[in-house]
Amino acid sequence: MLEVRQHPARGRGLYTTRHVQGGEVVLQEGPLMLVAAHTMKDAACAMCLRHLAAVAGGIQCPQCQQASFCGSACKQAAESSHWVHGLDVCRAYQKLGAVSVGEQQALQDEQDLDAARFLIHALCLKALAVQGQADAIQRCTSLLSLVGDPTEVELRVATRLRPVLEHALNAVPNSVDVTEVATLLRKEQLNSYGILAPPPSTSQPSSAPAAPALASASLGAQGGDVQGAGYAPMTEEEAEDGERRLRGSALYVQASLINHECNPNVARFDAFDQQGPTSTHVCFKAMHDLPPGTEVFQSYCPLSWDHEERQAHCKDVYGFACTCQRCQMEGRHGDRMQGDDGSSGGWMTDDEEGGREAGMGEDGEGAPSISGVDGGSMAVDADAAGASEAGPLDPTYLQLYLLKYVCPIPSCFGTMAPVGPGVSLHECAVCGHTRSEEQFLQELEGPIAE
Ligand SMILES: C[S@@+](CC[C@H](N)C(=O)[O-])C[C@H]1O[C@@H](n2cnc3c(N)ncnc32)[C@H](O)[C@@H]1O
Repeated sequence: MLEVRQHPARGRGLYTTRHVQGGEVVLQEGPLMLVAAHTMKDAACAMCLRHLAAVAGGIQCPQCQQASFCGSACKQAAESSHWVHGLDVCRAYQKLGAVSVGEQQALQDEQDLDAARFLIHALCLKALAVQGQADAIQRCTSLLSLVGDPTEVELRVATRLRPVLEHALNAVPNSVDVTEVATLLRKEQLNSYGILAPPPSTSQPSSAPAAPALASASLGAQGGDVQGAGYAPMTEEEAEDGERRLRGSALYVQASLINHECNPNVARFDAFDQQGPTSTHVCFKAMHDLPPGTEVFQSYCPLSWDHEERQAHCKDVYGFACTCQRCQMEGRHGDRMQGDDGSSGGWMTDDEEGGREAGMGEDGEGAPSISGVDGGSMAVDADAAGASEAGPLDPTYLQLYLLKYVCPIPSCFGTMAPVGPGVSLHECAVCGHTRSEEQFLQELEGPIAE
């Protein structure tokens, strides 16, 4: 269904090889690496990231006391996949747990601790690959195939973390290669997904839809149902405010090839709190029909973010300036107006500050081609929006797109996609809220009529 192609500006990307129906799963794959966040060491399984409130009783590692498991099967699996929680990782975790964190220390904050945890796994994986272990060789090769060359930032962090890693891994001083560590950090930054913890109100998340996060890795890369590549990790304070925290980060090989657009055409779903062998798999569903040869895009940040926030995020976290059709449109017309409740409104042109809603093109042309607003089908006509290389989006098209694909639940802002091919019921990839076509059309009458 998908093939890898090279784009002159975006690098590798995934493209459809046939017509894909809205709601079809375009990609589903198991993880290359999962790492539980340090703050979640007692709350998320170190093997599968399952939230321990979802199981009868978690098992804490009696040796390091820095990792927990959702059951004996995961504990054994982690111990026998040595790079997950073998003896070396366990000892390294134990030593890391004893290192104090603070301004003047090598470990400045929780993000450093998460980065150190990721690096312990990656360096142990490399050591196993050097010893010739087949699975480790394959995973190492995949890890190194991910995009990402270190910048000054990662080199500084790597220099700071080096003594901590050497202490944790029982390595001689200056034996850990700073450039190699910085490269691993950059690859994680650009490619990992932050996996959200279940909502605080529902600490019984056995069947709760998991958070799609592509995002934000330990360094603040992705998160949410947006590619890992994404959200900054939440602070304790934000978590207390009822926001969902990150339980950990995840790397997926093929999913890491999906580029960003601010009006994506696939949404990421995960199911970390469900039972079964595929609970750690990530799943991307087409949000609408995709003709053959279409590049598959996810969003590296929530669709509700404004133009400036999205631009800053793409630049600061991923190192590129987004030139997608939505950015072109919002750069030209100004940002989408937002209600106090975060609901989407119309657009303000730059010279319309404080002024009217600008729903249609100035000359009335370029009206959105959204089948369904009149005709009853919820499908936004993707062709009407054109390929990413086409000009700016029509403002009304974008307004309808956001109304349709941003979850209407206050403060969720997840992405909606059809539950399955040919199904008009849409489901939020973050909170699981569902909305029928009829409900959408009813909701649409309000803002459109105003
Ligand atoms: C998760 S990777 C995506 C796959 C990547 N293109 C590759 O070749 O492996 C993220 C990186 O892809 C590139 N990228 C993704 N979306 C882009 C976009 N809309 N414009 C320019 N570069 C983009 C950036 O370099 C970003 O750091």
